[in-house]
Amino acid sequence: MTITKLPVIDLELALSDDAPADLLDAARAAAEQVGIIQVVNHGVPAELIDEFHERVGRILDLPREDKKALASPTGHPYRGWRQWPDDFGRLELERFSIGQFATPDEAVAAGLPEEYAKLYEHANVWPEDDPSLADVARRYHDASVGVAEKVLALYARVLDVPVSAFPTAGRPYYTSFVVNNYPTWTYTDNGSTADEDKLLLLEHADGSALTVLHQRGDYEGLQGQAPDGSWIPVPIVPGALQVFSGTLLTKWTNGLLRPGRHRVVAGGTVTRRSTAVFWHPSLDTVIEPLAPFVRSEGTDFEPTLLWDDVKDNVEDYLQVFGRPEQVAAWREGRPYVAELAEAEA
Ligand SMILES: O=C(O)CCC(=O)C(=O)O
Ligand SMILES: [Fe+2]
Repeated sequence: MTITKLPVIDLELALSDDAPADLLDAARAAAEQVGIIQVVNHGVPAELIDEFHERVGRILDLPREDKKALASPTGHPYRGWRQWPDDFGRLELERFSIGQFATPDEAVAAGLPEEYAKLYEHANVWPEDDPSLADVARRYHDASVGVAEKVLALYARVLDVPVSAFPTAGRPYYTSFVVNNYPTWTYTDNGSTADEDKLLLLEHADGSALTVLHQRGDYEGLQGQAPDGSWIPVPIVPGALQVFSGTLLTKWTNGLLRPGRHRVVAGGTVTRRSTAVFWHPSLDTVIEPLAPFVRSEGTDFEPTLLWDDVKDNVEDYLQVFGRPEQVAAWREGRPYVAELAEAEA
């Protein structure tokens, strides 16, 4: 089965005793060839998805001046509101990022070993006029994690390995959580209308095991890469969530499951919005190809401790993408708000 269009998988049916063979075949083919599926009947109530997006959307729709108060007070790139401009100062993407735990104490209480809890020293940022947004975000996050667990069970099923082969049980998962807001963006630098000339988010694969993504908007902005390198749209299917395989899952399966490469192209007449929950096993997990996937030929993947990949993520990020002013803000522990060419963006 060669994938030319992503399957929409009824997750409850696919995990049931009556799962039709063609549904399981479609899930397996998409996981092996593309690394992206869409799922319905995933267990996240539509009302919860809407409530979270309406409330987080309200703050993202505020005037820029008001949103400045939602930037991380200490310049942390993965907390609160942040905009990033392209090289011409035009807004490409804005994000609202939420740390998994509010404080180191909360992380330890949830079972995180003390040595990892410092990841949560930088506070989350919530709007003063909607303090309970934190609770809604928590419920949406936890429901998304439930989807990741189900998709892992589905992949274990189609690969004919017990789900217990994946070391996720018993300890707190590591996640990150971001809301992406893409401006309507009509200009191109050379008059070209090619997708390559209007990318708002460049091609990449996530570093997660699985990423659960909700998207809303009025055009097909998200694309996934087919095995031949071409790009296939990931359409907005009402009620569906998207699930990307990340590079961690590829390593676990010794390369059998492809990491879902994806990108976002500009278009549409309203702001495109997406929310991603990046799901990983616990930080003390050594990530290496799992026994059922390593045959006599062995593996080229080196084992790594997840913590070693995560512990310097702010410094690593700033080294590659940080603007000088942003790096200075982080060093001095103050908020950073990017300069934009257009005042009202
Ligand atoms: O906005 C999207 O649909 C994709 C977002 C994404 O790839 C990411 O946040 O890693
Ligand atoms: Fe991504």
